[in-house]
Amino acid sequence: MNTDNTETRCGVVAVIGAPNAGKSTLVNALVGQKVAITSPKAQTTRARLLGIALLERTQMVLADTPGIFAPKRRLDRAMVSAAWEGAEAADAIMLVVDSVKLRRHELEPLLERLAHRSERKLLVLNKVDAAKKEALLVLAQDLAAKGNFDEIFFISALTGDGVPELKAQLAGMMPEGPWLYPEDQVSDASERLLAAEVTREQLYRQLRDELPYDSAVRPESYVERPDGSVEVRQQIVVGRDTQKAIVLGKGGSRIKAIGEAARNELSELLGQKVHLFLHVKVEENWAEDREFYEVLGLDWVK
Ligand SMILES: Nc1nc2c(ncn2[C@@H]2O[C@H](COP(=O)(O)OP(=O)(O)OP(=O)(O)O)[C@@H](O)[C@H]2O)c(=O)[nH]1
Repeated sequence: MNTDNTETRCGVVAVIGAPNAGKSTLVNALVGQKVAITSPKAQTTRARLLGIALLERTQMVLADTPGIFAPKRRLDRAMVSAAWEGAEAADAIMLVVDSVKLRRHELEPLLERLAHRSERKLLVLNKVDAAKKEALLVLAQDLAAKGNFDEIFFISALTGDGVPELKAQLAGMMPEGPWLYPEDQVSDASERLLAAEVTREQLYRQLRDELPYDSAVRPESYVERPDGSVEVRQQIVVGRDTQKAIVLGKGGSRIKAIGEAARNELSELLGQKVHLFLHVKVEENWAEDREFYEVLGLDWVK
């Protein structure tokens, strides 16, 4: 914890944007290590994870909100509501935009809602590594005219280009006050939840389009063993038997590969040896199951 007498700053930054804009990648880049999962498939961020970034005497609590899009299913509505809740108590709101694939129909409503917010607002044009310069300038002008932003940044969350400048600017926007979290804490997600996120990321990575969205990872137990290793048990929940077969693969080969990759990654993240046990469970209407929302860190929305 910060103990000397120099003035500290601390504040909350809400990170919003259309699905796949690169919010999680940016949060990880600002924090300096992996706290939120990323994937090429849209809408992977379900639980609301916080990243905590430090710059000298300033602590920035980043609300990594789920991608905001037009909600249909109950689960989706809960995600959207969690995203706006993240923006409720913020000292700054950061709108992250994919400057290559704009997703205008998802961006426009965000711009409209943002126009009525009184917080400091930053427009962050991401993925500049893959965008054309001339197009970027036109885009920036177009969005700036609509959003009344305090600052505009051109960055690549992937390469890190522009991220230090953005971080310094954000730090300057945070109010004076004591830090909310200890210096070594980078996320408020419990390790149990982080472990489930890591498995879910592997599930998406390895099965891509074979597996529909109605699958999830439910943490069952997380136990530290006396030898310093950790035993993690999780359920992979799917909606149908056919999906279970996909997750298992021939002779269990798929789930073995998923488990190995997740275990290696988790063990690196935690700096501990990990024993990971996965079970696949078929639950027809899991997406309507209230208890599940609580496990995912989401509120139940009717
Ligand atoms: N080329 C390029 N790709 C990027 C950049 N930032 C993120 N990506 C990629 O964009 C994809 C989506 O990134 P995420 O960070 O998961 O996006 P997100 O906004 O958190 O997505 P949701 O969880 O759907 O809300 C991933 O494949 C990233 O590797 C960037 O600066 N440049």
